[in-house]
Amino acid sequence: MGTALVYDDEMTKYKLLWVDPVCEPEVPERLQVSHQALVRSGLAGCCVPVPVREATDEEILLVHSEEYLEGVKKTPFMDLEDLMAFTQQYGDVYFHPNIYHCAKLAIGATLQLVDSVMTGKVRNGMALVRPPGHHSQTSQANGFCVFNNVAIAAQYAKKHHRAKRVLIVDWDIHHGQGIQYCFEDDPSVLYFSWHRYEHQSFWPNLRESDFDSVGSGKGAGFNINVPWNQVGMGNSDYLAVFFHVLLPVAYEFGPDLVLISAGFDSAIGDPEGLMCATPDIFAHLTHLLMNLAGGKVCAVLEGGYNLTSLAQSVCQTVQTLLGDPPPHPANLGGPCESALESVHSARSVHKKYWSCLQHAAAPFPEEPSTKTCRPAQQDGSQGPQSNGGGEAQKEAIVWPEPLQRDAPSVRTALVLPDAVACADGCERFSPAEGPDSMATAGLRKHFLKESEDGVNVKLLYNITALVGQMEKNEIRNGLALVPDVSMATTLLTSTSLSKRVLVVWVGDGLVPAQVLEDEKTLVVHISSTAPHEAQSKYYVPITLKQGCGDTVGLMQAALGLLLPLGYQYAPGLVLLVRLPGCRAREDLWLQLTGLLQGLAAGHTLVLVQENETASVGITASCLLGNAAPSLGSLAAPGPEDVESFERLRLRLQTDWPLLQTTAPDKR
Ligand SMILES: CC(O)(O)NCCCCN
Ligand SMILES: [Zn+2]
Repeated sequence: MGTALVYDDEMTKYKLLWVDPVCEPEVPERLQVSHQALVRSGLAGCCVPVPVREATDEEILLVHSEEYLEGVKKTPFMDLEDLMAFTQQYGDVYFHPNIYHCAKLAIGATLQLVDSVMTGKVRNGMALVRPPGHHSQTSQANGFCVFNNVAIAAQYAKKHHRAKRVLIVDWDIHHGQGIQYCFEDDPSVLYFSWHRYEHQSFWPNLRESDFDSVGSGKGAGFNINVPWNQVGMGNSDYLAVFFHVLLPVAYEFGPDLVLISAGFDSAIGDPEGLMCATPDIFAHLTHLLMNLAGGKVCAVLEGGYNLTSLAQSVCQTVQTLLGDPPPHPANLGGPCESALESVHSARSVHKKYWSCLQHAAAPFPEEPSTKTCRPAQQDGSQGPQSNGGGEAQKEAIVWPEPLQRDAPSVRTALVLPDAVACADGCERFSPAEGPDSMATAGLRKHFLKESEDGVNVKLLYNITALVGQMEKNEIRNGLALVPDVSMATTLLTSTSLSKRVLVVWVGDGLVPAQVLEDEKTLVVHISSTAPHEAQSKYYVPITLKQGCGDTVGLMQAALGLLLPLGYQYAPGLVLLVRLPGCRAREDLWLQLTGLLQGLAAGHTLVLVQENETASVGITASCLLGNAAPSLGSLAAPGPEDVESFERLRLRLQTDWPLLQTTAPDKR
């Protein structure tokens, strides 16, 4: 299934007609450079083009009032003076004779995208629209927004597509208060927003943008605000919020549609956000959402005012929606202290609403850290230089161009015993030449008993050849059915050329000593008992009392422990090993397979005991990029499991700072 791209250059045909410094950044070029970048990179050509349409009055009235709509309807016939007067009644927004038309197209584009995704015409997609929407409210325009595109889309999906639970992820750097107000008491729409706040000193300066606005009445718990109280937030800060706030709750919520208020003013270089996160981070944020709701993800443009980082971020997002391999995560440090306070605050106010957070640390009295994490130019670009004239001259903020993300010619290769049929869409791996005598001797000497027949030699040779081709980016990922997953893992870690190999060892069974001792491997062992004395930072035993059959425990461990470790480790290869007798539920196994593909540029090799042929087809389909089926809403993880997770976090978070969920001096 494809990725929709909804765009029409009619939406570039309005602009600011008078002087208003606040509204200056919202220019038509924002849409032009974004679309042009998608065309020039070839990404637009890979998408399914979906035409825009005008929203109907009825659709606008899903969120807005009649009197507001009647007022906006008059703007096309207003002269400059009347337009300015009409604009005066609202904040930080401007009107234009053509903006009503464009605002209807922005809604229509968004609803076309929702239709395409909800009817299964495409898997996911992006709507490039302006004017943006998330600040507009029932009866008012605000913050460059006229109608609330994403709020209308959520109501529309509930009404026309029987969506039961809609997740809205608002990664724009401003708080989408319009969306928050719309769903304040609605438990069927979970609204998540992070936003520059600086203790209410940043626009729109609302008390209700702080983390303690959790929704009201039946909607309590379904509004999550993560305020950034300092500028300069970077990739690690964003990922920490996804791993420790958004994703655990999103998986517990179990949405059947994900809407992204995709504002890119949260990217580096943006004059509004002053953040440091680089455009490639949006590839990872998108990927981390793509296994929710069975992959039904609709990204809708909101803000983004640095034309360079906007275009790059839009491309990173669309390229991930298309299923291209993710970029290697940029050298991730740990989240800064202020970010950790925000993470801690959000987790503690929501622990009473979400069982995945029930063991989050209790709220601490709010004395914000005064230590600045990093100046806004942290990313290594020039800070403000005084030019002798006394005032600090703003140097251009620079960052590296996102790297190419080349998709290997072969996506998924399977190493299977001859008797097992290949899954469709995959390729049965058979290297050009078989093992030569040297290789055979080596394999026999180290890995096979003399008595082994030639079949296993060929099989083992094939999986090392497969990994070799993955590491040369000729093949993206693979699955191998092997007689002995322990021996195969030992062989692959010892022959892999990658500097770092992440081994995800799922099930009850010892990890081979040779793998544990290999200093280029990080082993995350998920099982019902911790078999090894865990001292090394490169061996992480995650124990589940009920074993791997405990879907909730495994999922929450994957989100809060495995993924932060994996992203921080930044491996060149991921081995996902399913031990014999592992009782991980099929849909959970697919979630793991899907999420881990965000690492190592997608170089994941799944190793399964050869008698477990049942999982070949579905695992292969997930490796081919099909979204893992939704787990539905999740119940509570076992308290003793969560206690052991938190003990593990305490032991490891100094070595792996992305595991942190609270600021150091608050523990
Ligand atoms: C869509 C948006 O969130 O980027 N609008 C920002 C408006 C800022 C006004 N000071
Ligand atoms: Zn914004």
